[in-house]
Amino acid sequence: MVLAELGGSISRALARMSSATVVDENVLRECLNEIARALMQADVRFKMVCDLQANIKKSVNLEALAAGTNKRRVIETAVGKELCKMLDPGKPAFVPKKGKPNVVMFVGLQGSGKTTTCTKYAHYHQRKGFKPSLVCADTFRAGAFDQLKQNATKAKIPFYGSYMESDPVKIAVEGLEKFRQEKSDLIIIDTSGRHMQEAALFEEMRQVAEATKPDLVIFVMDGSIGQAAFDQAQAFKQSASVGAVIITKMDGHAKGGGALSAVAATKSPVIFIGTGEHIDEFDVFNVEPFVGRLLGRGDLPGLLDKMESIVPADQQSELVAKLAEGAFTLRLMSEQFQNLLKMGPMGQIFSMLPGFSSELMPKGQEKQSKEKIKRYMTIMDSMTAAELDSKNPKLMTESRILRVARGSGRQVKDVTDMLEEYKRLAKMWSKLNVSKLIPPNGKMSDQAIQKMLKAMPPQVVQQMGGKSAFEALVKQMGGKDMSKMLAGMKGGA
Ligand SMILES: Nc1nc2c(ncn2[C@@H]2O[C@H](COP(=O)(O)OP(=O)(O)OP(=O)(O)O)[C@@H](O)[C@H]2O)c(=O)[nH]1
Repeated sequence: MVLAELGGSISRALARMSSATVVDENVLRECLNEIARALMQADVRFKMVCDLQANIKKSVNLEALAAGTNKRRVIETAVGKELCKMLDPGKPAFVPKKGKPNVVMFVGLQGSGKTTTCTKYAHYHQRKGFKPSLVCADTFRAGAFDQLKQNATKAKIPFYGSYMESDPVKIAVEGLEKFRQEKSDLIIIDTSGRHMQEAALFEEMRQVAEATKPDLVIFVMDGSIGQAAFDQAQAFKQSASVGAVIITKMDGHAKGGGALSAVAATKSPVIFIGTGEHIDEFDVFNVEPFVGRLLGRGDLPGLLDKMESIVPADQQSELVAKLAEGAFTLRLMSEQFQNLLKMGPMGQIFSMLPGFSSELMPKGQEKQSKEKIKRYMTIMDSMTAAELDSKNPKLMTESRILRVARGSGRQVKDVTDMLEEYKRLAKMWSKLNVSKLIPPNGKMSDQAIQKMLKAMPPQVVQQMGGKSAFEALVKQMGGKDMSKMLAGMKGGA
């Protein structure tokens, strides 16, 4: 994710400044220039970058600062504030309320990910207890209704559309009527996406909006479109009263700068980002944690929430209890691997840790680690229940290894590699003595932190920024429950 590189460049510029013996106007200018370059490389508009620079210069008066003031902190805060200002238009987006017939209309260019995002949005609200429904008012693209139908059926969301009717306004009104009668409290209307030059697209959009009177119009934008984002967003804003933005494809090569432009052009907040093709790959967007990550401050609450959504609270204590018994089995390792895969890109996780950047994850290593985990999991699929639950490493004799290799279609070396990894992890967990390490309130003592550090493989500690960075991280977790952290982040493959 290029956005992570932007975060890396900004935090590097700030770090370089703090290593200067005296922070004067020159050092500040140098630092701001570096940040400006990074923002422009991330496709943020030139004008916005200039404004940001000017505003920071105006708000930081180095000479007027009292002696002893931490100048770096003052500058960092000013940079953070300005970035937040760029992303926060100052008025929140409309939030659907349960029990009322909320109508939300989606607009965007062809291929921006609109149809996929409609279903993600419906699914997100369905999980929050809403009764969503989908209306396909895209009569322009032949396969649009089939695509929506397929997505909606998979997610068990009622839908409406027509193969015969060519008037999108008529379909939208019919769909609205039908779902109002069925007491749907979130009626989502998908409209046609075409090229920006087509006046017909904007006229059609205006007519659908006029006929359905949506509570919210969401503009869906492909995160990788770069500098064109501003004009695109503005064109939509002029024809429909866009009230919120969703940026898609942030998992790919999105530079992220487009998000800032879309906010500026529509004066509407980004409410979600799409991070993949799958229905769950959809994250709520909050300005402060996002900027925090850009500045290398991390997003611990976000990280803990993410872990909690992957390993539910009841399973966390179960897992920790099993580890406390000293029963690290292959089955437990397989569960951990599943959790790791569900967490998404490791680089993204790193950027949520204070002081870390996703650049810590060497390029290519992410893919390699994932492939290795998947390979190990296929091997474990060919093992018997007794083998998976055994605490005796000697159980895996040569003939068993041969059988598992044959069954999983892998080489014997792959099986022995997997067993070596298991032994390494089992040794690490037995050294940790989990029951003493994590007291019932989840807070770790200094002594426990040292113990954990000793048990961790040196290369993992190094990858996390070294011993002191790890200590600082655990301290910053403060009152946060470390058992959540452990339940999600074991392995280290
Ligand atoms: N990687 C990735 N792909 C996405 C994301 N959102 C959508 N896509 C993919 O982008 C492609 C286009 O998505 P659609 O939902 O068909 O786009 P659309 O805007 O409805 O297209 P039209 O109906 O032609 O206007 C599909 O292959 C989606 O799977 C995302 O967040 N990440």
